Amino acid sequence: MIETIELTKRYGKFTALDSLSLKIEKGTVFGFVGQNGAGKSTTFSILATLLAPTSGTAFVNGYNVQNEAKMVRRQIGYMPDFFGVYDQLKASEYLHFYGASYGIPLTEREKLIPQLLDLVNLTHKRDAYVDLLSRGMKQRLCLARSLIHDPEVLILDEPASGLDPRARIEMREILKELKEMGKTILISSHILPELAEMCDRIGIIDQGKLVAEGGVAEIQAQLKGEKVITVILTGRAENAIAFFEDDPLVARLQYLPEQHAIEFTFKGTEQEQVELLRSAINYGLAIRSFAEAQVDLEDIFMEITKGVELS
Ligand SMILES: Nc1ncnc2c1ncn2[C@@H]1O[C@H](COP(=O)(O)OP(=O)(O)OP(=O)(O)O)[C@@H](O)[C@H]1O
Repeated sequence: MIETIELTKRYGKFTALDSLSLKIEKGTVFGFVGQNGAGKSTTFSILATLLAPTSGTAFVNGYNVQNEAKMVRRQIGYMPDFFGVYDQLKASEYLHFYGASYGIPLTEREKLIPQLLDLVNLTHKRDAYVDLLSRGMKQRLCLARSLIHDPEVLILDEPASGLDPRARIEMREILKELKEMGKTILISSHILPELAEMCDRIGIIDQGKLVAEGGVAEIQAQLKGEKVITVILTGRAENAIAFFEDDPLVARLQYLPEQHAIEFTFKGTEQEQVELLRSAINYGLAIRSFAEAQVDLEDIFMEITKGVELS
């Protein structure tokens, strides 16, 4: 389980991370999405105990990232966005090197490393020099490296960046296997649809702030252009609720008693929205206001999903 409470990081006067509060339950694959510079790597570096927050706290499996860094490191496997590889080593030697640095004895490593290479589909590259591997293979080797001490939590900073579609699919399959093993996975990307395919929940970060968080379906519904419409009534609510609920383009209708209003998502076009209002009035409903709620996230979503078809 990962929890951040009002996590803040300032570089001089610049706030890179602004009061981030987030709870990720065990076994969840959580996607962290944001444009370049949104604060994703900063968050991950703090969780990986490599960077101290300016204020706020974070916990990994109940251990505080600042006071209990050693315990946190045991819980996590971290794959940074930029990683150095040791060119003069073969793939299996590379994993031995990291295994040894975690204090794993040779006999154990000899059993473990073939399993890890198998998991990341690199068995056939066991004796290949790391610098001769393709980018996708290097990424997978780094993933194997981050798994060497069998961590419960994986923190993967843009693991699919720079990969071709095929390599991305391979990465996705590996992540699926890791999820099945019960790992909690925190993964970042600046491409939302790419994450939507492999995550249970998504958090969207913009200029250091968490601007949306929810299940993939919830977030995608917003992306697919569903609008939220608020209707303020003067007459009886029951009639209006029944009328709007009957419309097939209306979903998730809610009555807001304080405002004597109803709110719902609407999947129709602008023209269909005009028709809805017209027929509501013809039906005799007393409507004081019929308005589309402001969706602040839209611009951010547009930017994040730029040029990418949503499924
Ligand atoms: N050491 C530093 N000193 C000053 N500013 C920094 C430092 N590290 C990061 N920043 C700034 O903090 C902001 C957040 O950076 P961060 O690397 O967390 O973003 P990101 O969401 O991971 O972006 P990317 O997708 O490009 O990796 C950026 O504006 C960045 O320029």
